[in-house]
Amino acid sequence: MNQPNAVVTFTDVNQRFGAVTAVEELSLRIGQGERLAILGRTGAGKSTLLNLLIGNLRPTRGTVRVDGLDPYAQHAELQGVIGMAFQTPRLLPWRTALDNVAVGMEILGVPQSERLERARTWLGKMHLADSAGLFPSQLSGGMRQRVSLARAFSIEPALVLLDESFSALDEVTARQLREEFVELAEAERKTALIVTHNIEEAFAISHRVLLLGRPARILAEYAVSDCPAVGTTDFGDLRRSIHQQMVDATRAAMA
Ligand SMILES: Nc1ncnc2c1ncn2[C@@H]1O[C@H](COP(=O)(O)OP(=O)(O)OP(=O)(O)O)[C@@H](O)[C@H]1O
Repeated sequence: MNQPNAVVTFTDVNQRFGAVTAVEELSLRIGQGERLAILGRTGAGKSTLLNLLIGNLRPTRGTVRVDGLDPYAQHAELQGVIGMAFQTPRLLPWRTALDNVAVGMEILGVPQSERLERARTWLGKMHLADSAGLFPSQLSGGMRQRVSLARAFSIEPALVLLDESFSALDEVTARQLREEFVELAEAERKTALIVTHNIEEAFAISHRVLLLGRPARILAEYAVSDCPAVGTTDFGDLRRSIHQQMVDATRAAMA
C-alpha cells in the first residue's frame, strides 16, 4: 500500500483518545508534487491528522508514513522533511524578518552564510526583499504570514503543511497569499497538505480535496477539475452540496 512515489500515506489509521474516536479507518496518499486539501468542520480530526503526520501522536492502529519514514518512531530522521505554516505565523519578536526565516535552517545546522543567503532568496520570492531588516511588530499580518511561508519553504522540505494558514487574514490578502503559495508550490513542484475549513480555499489551492466527516473519515473526494468555477467565490451547487455534507456529518457525530 506504500506506493513508491507517495510522499504521505495513511493506511487504515484509527486514532482514539479514551472513549473518543478522532480518526476512523482512514487511508489516504499524497503523491509527489500533489497538493491535497483536507476540508472539515471543527472537531473533524484535522489537527489530529497533522499531529500524526509530524509524529506528535502514534496511531492507535494503522500506519502513517512520510517519505517512507514513520513520523513517530523516526522523528529525528524527519527533521527538515516537513515545512509547516500555521494559522498564526509564530515569529520570534526579537528577530528580524530575515532571521525569522533563517531560524528553521539554523535548527537544521545549515551554515550561517548559506542560511542568510537562502533566507534572502525566499524573502525575495515572497515579495519582502525590502523588509528583511524589519521586526515582526513592524510587519502587517499578511507580511508576517509571508515570512512564515518563506521559513517553511526555505528548509527545502519534501512536504509543506499549511494549517489554516490564511484564515486569520482579510479576504483580499488571503486570496493574494493563496495565489503566491500556489505559484511557489508549482515552481518547486512541492508536495503539500492543506488543512482548512474554507471550501473556496480548498479548491483554490489544491489538486484534490478530501472532505472529512466526524470522526475523521473520508466522506467525499473531489478532483479540483470537478469544480466548475475555481478562483471565484461561488461554486453554486457544488459548494452547497459540500457545505450540506459537512453540516450533516457534524450533526450525525453529535447525535
Ligand atoms: N489530546 C486529545 N485528547 C482527547 N481528545 C482529543 C485530543 N485531541 C483531539 N481530541 C478529540 O478528537 C476529535 C478531533 O479533534 P481535532 O482537534 O483533531 O479536530 P479539528 O478538525 O482539528 O478541529 P478544529 O477545526 O476545531 O481545530 C475531537 O472530538 C477532540 O475533542
